[in-house]
Amino acid sequence: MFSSIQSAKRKVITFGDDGEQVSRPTNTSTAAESSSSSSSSSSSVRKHNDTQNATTKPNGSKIVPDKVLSSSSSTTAVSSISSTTEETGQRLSKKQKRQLQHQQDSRPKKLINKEPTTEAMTQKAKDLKKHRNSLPIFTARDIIIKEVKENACVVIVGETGSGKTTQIPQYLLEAGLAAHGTISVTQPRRVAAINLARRVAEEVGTPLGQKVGYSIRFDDTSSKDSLIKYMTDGIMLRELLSDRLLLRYSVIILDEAHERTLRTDILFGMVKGIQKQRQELIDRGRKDIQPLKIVIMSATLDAEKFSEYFYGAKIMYISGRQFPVKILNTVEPQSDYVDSALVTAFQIHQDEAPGDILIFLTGQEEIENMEKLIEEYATDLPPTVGKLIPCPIFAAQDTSTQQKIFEPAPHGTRKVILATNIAETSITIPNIRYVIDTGCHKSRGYNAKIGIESLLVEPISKSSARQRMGRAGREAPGLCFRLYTEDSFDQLEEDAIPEIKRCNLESAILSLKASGIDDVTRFDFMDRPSKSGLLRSLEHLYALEALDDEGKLTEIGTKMAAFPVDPPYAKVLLQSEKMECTKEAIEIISLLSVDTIFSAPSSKREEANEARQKFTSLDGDHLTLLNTLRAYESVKGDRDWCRENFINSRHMRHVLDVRKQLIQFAERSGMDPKKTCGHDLEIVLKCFLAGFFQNTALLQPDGTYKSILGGLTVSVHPSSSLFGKKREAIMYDELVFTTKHFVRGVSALESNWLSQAAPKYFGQRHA
Ligand SMILES: Nc1ncnc2c1ncn2[C@@H]1O[C@H](COP(=O)(O)OP(=O)(O)OP(=O)(O)O)[C@@H](O)[C@H]1O
Repeated sequence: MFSSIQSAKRKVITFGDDGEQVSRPTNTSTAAESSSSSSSSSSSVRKHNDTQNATTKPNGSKIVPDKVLSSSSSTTAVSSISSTTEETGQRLSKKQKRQLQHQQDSRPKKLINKEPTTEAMTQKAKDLKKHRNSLPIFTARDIIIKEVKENACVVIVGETGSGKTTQIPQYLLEAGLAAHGTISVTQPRRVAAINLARRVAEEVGTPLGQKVGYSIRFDDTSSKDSLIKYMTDGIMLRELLSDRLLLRYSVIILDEAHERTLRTDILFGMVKGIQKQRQELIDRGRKDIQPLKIVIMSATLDAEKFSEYFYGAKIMYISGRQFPVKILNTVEPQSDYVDSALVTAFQIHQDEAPGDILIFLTGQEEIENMEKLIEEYATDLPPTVGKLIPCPIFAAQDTSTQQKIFEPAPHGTRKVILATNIAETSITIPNIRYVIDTGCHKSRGYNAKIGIESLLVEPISKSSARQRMGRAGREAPGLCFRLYTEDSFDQLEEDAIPEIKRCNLESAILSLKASGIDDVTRFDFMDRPSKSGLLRSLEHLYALEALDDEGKLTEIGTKMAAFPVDPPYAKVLLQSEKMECTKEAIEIISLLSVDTIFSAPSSKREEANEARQKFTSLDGDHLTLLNTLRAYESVKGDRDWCRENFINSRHMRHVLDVRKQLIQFAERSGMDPKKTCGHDLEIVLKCFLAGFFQNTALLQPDGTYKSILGGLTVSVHPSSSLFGKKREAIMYDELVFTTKHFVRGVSALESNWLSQAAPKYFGQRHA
């Protein structure tokens, strides 16, 4: 940590600009990046946009709107903004700066504001309307409506910030396409679903939850009256269980399709099939059924491939971004991107015009370390420079913590958002003018042969880089600092490998089976998963008793599919009813829903370890977590106690939230969430074994552990309470390859428990 600070103090990162070296913060260049920006610009994104427009022109069979947007409207938008750039740039007078700060102060302090006055509302409505009409997509409004009305499937490719996600659902609503059902817009991430719904509700002019709502796991603000509903892809898959033909929807918009998440890929095949089924029923004279429209959207996708998959769907290209973003690549490759990101953030803070910063990092630990580094280093800033306030966001946070990134920074300060790729697509974070792209992300992989997941830091794709850049130009012109060279950008893959080809498929298969697709091998996948991946997942579901000998969904499987957790956890919850430990099972699953409930700052690691001893169970992590929760509740979550005991109170609150949701879910499923095994906690471990019997390893004579599945030598992660301890058998929550095969969330077992927990599985293996 220290070396980073030291280097942050002395280092300057040099960024190149069209071959010319520019040491930020000289900020001398004026060329702006955007398909609609000045012709002098020639960076990679500009080149990309130009190339895209030139090479993706329609072939005879596909339609491109006769009007490819970008021309007059976006040029107008960009030129009017150029003057804004001047106003907010370095040439600001003191008075202008004061005015600007005042404007920033007057931004809403909270996401949910007090009721505005009628006059203010009218003005706000006017401003929003003006904003809507200034978006590049506005000039394509009529043709978009026409194409969607005339075609069953439409693929829309439009630049980041052109207005796809907020505007297209509204255009379709205005055109009457919600007359026979809701317009749904799926998103891969819940933070995007929430904030898009908030924004669009504001634009439509009704409170959230009325005409416009959202639905994410454990939180549904939509109502029967909602005409536009933003939802995660997972929720849409869950809705399929109770509405096989998705009859409540008239249009399904699959947004950010380029991300190719496992769930979105399953949805592609499902909605395609549903559209066909609905049409067949209509053709047979069913008057109560309406056709389903499908719209596929993204800023960066292989439109031809999607069109082919969706029966030769119409393709529309919408070019033009509202504001230009200038890209600056480093001149030299950076050996330590975290250090470089830190240096760049402080360079921007000290030398650039007002505006918040968004840094893309790879994971929670890296983000939390960066947060501390920024806090520490910021104390050395000269008094004339305002504060730099770090603001983390990653998937394991609770929803309300994630919303903090949307709150304005206090007067005279600058916010620096530290995000994983959760902030990469769809969202508009107010006041972001600077993006720092480390060029890396954590990518989940799955080795089906040995059933092992890996989580490795890898280079992003070009698509991701463009999406990241797009976060900077949403409210004003922006700058994107790429911490890699232009050559490195050129060498990136165009798109990431679809998750379906590299992830564990169990929950996807369970969803398919529960939606009535028995033979998953014949499902209409856009990209087929590997045979070995499918087989391994089917085998595991069979071992979990979710499938019968013929591969059909069992009663247990049907119940498991309804639980909002992955199949092994769902099995634990079902088993807990029989073993009378539902309370403890729910608590431990909630505790495992965050990365860790402990905080261990590197400077106080020994103290933190000592504090943790108080809660440590000899049986391992599951019961250690439970002990910690009990202790936390006995002091009613006292923050000082948390600090003294190195407990992350933010994560603890998230755990309580998940517990509450799981209790409600269990109640709705007819279970008794209060059933407890009292002090006989061995029962809880046996219960977990019912879901995790494949995640087990046996101690070897040489003192190492060998996994029962795949026979791999595995190491207990240093964060585990069983680190360095020898037990005859262990069960673990996850096995991840990073530098070696580590197991995390580890508890001790007696080896004879194994055959009791899964007689089918162990009986077969030892036969
Ligand atoms: N929550 C918000 N607050 C303020 N402005 C917003 C908000 N959401 C959207 N906007 C404005 O509307 C513009 C269009 O946003 P929209 O999400 O529709 O674009 P998009 O084309 O879907 O982009 P992307 O491909 O990045 O998702 C943004 O650039 C921004 O100016």
